[in-house]
Amino acid sequence: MTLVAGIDSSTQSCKLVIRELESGRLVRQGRARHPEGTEVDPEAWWAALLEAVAGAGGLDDVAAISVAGQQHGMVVLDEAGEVIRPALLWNDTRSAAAARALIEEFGAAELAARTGSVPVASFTATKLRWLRDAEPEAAARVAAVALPHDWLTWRLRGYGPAGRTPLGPVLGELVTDRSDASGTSYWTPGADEYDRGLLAAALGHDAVLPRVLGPAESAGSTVAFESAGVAIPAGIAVGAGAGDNAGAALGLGATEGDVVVSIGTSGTVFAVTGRPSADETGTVAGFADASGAYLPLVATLNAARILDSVAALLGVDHAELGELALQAEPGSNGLVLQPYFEGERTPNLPDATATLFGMTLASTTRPTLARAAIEGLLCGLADGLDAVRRVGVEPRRILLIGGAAMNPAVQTIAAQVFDSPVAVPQPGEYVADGAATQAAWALTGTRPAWPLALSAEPAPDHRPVIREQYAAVALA
Ligand SMILES: Nc1ncnc2c1ncn2[C@@H]1O[C@H](COP(=O)(O)OP(=O)(O)O)[C@@H](O)[C@H]1O
Ligand SMILES: O=C(CO)[C@@H](O)[C@H](O)COP(=O)(O)O
Repeated sequence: MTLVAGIDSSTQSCKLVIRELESGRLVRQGRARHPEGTEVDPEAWWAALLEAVAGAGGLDDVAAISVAGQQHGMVVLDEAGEVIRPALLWNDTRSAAAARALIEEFGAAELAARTGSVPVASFTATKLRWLRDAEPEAAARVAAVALPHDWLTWRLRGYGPAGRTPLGPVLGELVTDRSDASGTSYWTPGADEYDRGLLAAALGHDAVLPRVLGPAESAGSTVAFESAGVAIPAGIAVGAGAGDNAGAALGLGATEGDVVVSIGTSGTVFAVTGRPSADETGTVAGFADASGAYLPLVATLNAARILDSVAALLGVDHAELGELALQAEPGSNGLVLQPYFEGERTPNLPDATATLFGMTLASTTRPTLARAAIEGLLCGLADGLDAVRRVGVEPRRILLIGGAAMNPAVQTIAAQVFDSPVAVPQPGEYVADGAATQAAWALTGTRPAWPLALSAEPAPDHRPVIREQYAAVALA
């Protein structure tokens, strides 16, 4: 039995799945938490990856592995392969002014044409520009720029700081893939090459960038070493890895007509398309996918944590939050939560805060607040669905995934908010599954066709009042 492994190094945790190559059957899995915060030492991701490997019983019998991860994070390395400063994550908004500066310098239309996207604070280039201006000494030391999955792939292959890793700081051995490269704002989808002019404009100078591998390519094989008591065996083929959303599209086997809505730390709406997109308004990011195609995507900063926060406020767990929400009527009796707890990316309001509208004695109850949290979360994503439609995506069904999609109330209310049929795949780690798919592809040269099982298809029950109320407060 040949086994392949996939990793999702996401914002809140690291998840590892080990699957049988032929059937795709889940054999075992592991997970570990990541630290809180929008600025994280990458070593914490490596430690979590090792903990997840140990929790899954090790990699001794695994033939191939690939690492998907949260997109955009800025990992800056010096000549000695040391991380210069903690990574700034996709949800760190301190580079909002840098994003505006780059747009002023180049123009939104030119940036969309050159990179597929108009950058907001999430994008790597804006973080490099922030570094250039706020920490010039650190910026001057930057010899290489990597993304979270690139850096973890490098470490897994034995590269890293001198003295602490078997193969040392060989910066030229950094690799990435098209999907994650397309979230940097210095890579051109279609041409499939880096835009070094934009990198230099952001950072202030050129630097080593990871080599971009194709969907079926292998980065090479692991060498044997041990880190924190966990063994990485020799000879495991390592796939290119991917940005987490592209990983999920691959893991789901999403095809034309499938729009994926993911409710994790971020909320994302995306689809696999044959042609690159370039939305000058900046709403839709024109990413590449992990299969050689494209992935127009809308992302919100606030998603599952909206529910974490409101559940904590109400003193209930996720299941009870859902039960409360379903006690209220669609529209939450006029209560509307605009859930910009961490600022917002779509719409681009990095300094915004959350607001509760429509509070009356009658509307302010525990059930209406629980429902308003879910409705507010989903309305932001429904706006995202409209935006991907505007770049030519025609949804036939919505595949609802991510931690919060497991909540039955989220599923029921999704069928009331979205005007397309909703299907909920079986609870699973679809990003890690996408990485395992890549591992299998790199090992055999053929993309595996593992089956996708659905766990729910809530009956369509479109209730326009929910989005009408939400749209009205956006204008308020
Ligand atoms: N049943 C549930 N209802 C609502 N939210 C949930 C539920 N289960 C998990 N979550 C939330 O989902 C989030 C984790 O989802 P996940 O997709 O793993 O995120 P990420 O990949 O961004 O780390 C957490 O914020 C967690 O509290
Ligand atoms: O910034 C984006 C997409 O552009 C986010 O989707 C990140 O990729 C983080 O994802 P999660 O940790 O929420 O899965």
